Amino acid sequence: MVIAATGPARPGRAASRAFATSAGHSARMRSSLTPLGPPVSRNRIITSFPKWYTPDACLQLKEHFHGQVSATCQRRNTGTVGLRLSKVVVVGDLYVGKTSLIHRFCKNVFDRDYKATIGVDFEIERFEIAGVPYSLQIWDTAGQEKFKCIASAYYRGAQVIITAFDLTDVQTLEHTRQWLEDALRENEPDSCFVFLVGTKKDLLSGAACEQAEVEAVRLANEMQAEYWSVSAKTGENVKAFFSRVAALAFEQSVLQDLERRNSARLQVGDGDLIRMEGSPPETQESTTSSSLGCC
Ligand SMILES: Nc1nc2c(ncn2[C@@H]2O[C@H](COP(=O)(O)OP(=O)(O)OP(=O)(O)O)[C@@H](O)[C@H]2O)c(=O)[nH]1
Ligand SMILES: [Mg+2]
Repeated sequence: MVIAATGPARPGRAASRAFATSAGHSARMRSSLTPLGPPVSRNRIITSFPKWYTPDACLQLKEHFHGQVSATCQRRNTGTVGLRLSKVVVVGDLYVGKTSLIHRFCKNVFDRDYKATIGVDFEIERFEIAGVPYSLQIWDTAGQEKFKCIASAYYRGAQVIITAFDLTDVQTLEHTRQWLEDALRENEPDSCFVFLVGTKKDLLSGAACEQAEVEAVRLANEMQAEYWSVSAKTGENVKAFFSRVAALAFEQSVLQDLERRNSARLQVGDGDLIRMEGSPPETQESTTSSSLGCC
C-alpha cells in the first residue's frame, strides 16, 4: 500500500480515499490530518448530549454527559482525547446508500447517480464536544461482494460500527446481521458501539416507514444496536445521527482515558503533568499510534 498526503478539502475537514484493485490488491491513499487546525465549523459544536432517535432502540437513554466527563471537560483535563480520532466503519449491502449518507454529512451534497465504492474511502470530520476538539474518521466500505475482502481489512480498530440498510428493501435489513458479524470479528468483544441505520427515508410514506421500523427496531435490539432512520437525499436526521455517534464515542474516549490515567496513578496538578507513579513510560497512553484506533 502506498500512502501519499494532500491538503484538506476544506477548513476543518480532511478527506481521503483508498483505492484497491482486485488484481494486485494494492491500495493508494491520500490523507491529511491536522488535529490542531482551524476552528471547527459551528454546526460541529456539540454542547449538550444529542438525543436518540427512538427510545425503543437506543444505546443510552440519558440526556446529559456523564458527570465525570462534564467535570473533566470543564477543567480542560481530557488528556489526549482532544488529539484523538475515533474510527467509524460503515458497512452494508451495495446500493443501500452508505456513501450518500457520509457525503451528505461531510460535504452536504447528494448525488442521484450510483457510483459503486471500490474498496474503501474515508472522511475525517472534526467536532468540538463540551469544549474539547474531537474527530471522527469515517470509513466508507464497498458493499459489492467482489470488494468485500478488501474492505474487511479496514474493519479493525473501529470504535463505532454503522450497519446500513435500505428501508425500501427488506433483504438488505436481513443482511445486516452478517455485515455486523464480519465487522465485529475484527474487533475486541464489547469494544464497539453499534448502530443500525435505515436509509432512503424520503422514499417511504410516514406509515410505511413506521412499519419498516418495527422489524428494524427488533433487529437492533437483538444486535444491541441503536436504531436511526435517515435520508441522505433530504438530509433528514443525518446531522443528528452523526452528532449522536460523535458524542457517544467522545464520552467513551474520555472515560477510558480517565480510567487509564487512574490505573496508572497519574498525578496532575492545575492541568499540568507533575509525576507518574507505578507505570513505566512506554505504557503511558499507549503511544501515539494507538490514538488512531480507540478500541
Ligand atoms: N431517494 C434516495 N436515494 C438515495 C438515498 N441515499 C442513497 N440514494 C441513492 O441510492 C443509490 C446508491 O447510493 P450509494 O450511496 O452509492 O450506495 P452505497 O451503499 O455506497 O453502495 P456501494 O458503494 O456499492 O456499497 C444512489 O443512486 C443514491 O443516489 C436517499 O436517502 N434517498
Ligand atoms: Mg458506496
